[in-house]
Amino acid sequence: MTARLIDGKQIAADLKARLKTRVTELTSAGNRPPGLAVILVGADPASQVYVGAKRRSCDEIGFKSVSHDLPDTTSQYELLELIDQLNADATIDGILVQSPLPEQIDEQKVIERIRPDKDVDGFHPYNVGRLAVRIPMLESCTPKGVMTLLQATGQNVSGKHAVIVGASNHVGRPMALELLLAGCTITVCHRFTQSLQHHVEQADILVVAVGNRSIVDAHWIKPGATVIDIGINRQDDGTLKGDLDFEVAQSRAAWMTPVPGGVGPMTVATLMENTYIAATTLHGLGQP
Ligand SMILES: Nc1nc(=O)c2c([nH]1)NC[C@@H]1CN(c3ccc(C(=O)N[C@@H](CCC(=O)O)C(=O)O)cc3)C=[N+]21
Repeated sequence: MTARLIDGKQIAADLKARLKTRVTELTSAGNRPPGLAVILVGADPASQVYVGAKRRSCDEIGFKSVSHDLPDTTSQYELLELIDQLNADATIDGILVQSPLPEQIDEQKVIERIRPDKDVDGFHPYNVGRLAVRIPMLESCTPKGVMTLLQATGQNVSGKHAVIVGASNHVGRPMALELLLAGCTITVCHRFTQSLQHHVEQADILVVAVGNRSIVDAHWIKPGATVIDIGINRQDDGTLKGDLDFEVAQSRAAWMTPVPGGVGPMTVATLMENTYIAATTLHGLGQP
C-alpha cells in the first residue's frame, strides 16, 4: 500500500481563499476588516519564520495585522500591559503571543490575560474548558486544523479508535478533546505510557505530536490507518522532518500528512479562520 497524502498546503490555501472572499464582501459593504495582533518577544529564528507566515497570511486575506516585536528583555508587566491595551482595542479581534517566551515571563499568566473572545490560539482555560464540555468557542489552531484535514479525506471518523502520542497543553490534549467531540474512541499516550507500541498498533487514526523522531516506530502503524504527523524536526542539512519515518509510514498508512506541507500550513490557516470567527460571531462584524 502507498498512502495518499493529505495536502495541507492546498487545503490551507483553499480555506484562506474562502476567507478572502468573505472579507472582501464584508469590507465592500463598509465594514472594517478583521484585525489580528501578533506579539513576538525576542528573536528566536524559528519563531520569526512562523510569525512571518502569520502576518503574510493576514495580508493575503485582507485582515488588518498589527505587529509587536518586543526585545527579549521585556518584563511580564510590560507584556501584560500591552495585552490589556489590545484587549480594549475595538479594531483587534484576535491576539496571538508567540511561544516560547523568555524565562522571566510566565506563559500561563499571559494566556489568561487575553480576553477569551480574542484568544484565537484557543489556549485560554475558558476556551479549552468549552471544548471539553462540547460547546467550543475558539478552538486551538493545530488540533482544529487537523480535524479539517481529516474531513478533507472524506472519511467519517465517528467510532474510529484514535491514538494520540503526546499530551501537551498546546497540541496533544486539545487534539484528544477534538477527536472525542467527533465521536472517536481516544487513547492518549505520553512519557509515562507503558507499551507504547501496543497502543500505536491499535490506531485507526494515529496522531503523533512528540517533537522527537525516535519515539514512534512507523513499522507499528496499523495497515490502512490515517496518520497525522505533527512533529517539527529541523535536520542538520536544514530540511524539515516529522516525527515519523516518512517512507515506512507511507508504505503502511492509507492516508497521511507530509512534513513540511501538512499540519504546519493548516495551523496558520486555522488561526485566520479563528480570527474571522472572533470578528463576526463574537464581535458582531458584518451584523446589522
Ligand atoms: N502562540 C502560538 N501559536 C502557535 O500556533 C504557535 C506558537 N505559538 N509557537 C510555535 C508553534 C509552531 N507553529 C507552526 C506554524 C506553522 C508552521 C508551518 O507553516 N510549517 C511549514 C514549514 C515552515 C518551515 O519551513 O519552517 C510546514 O510544515 O510546511 C509550523 C509551525 C505555530 N505555533
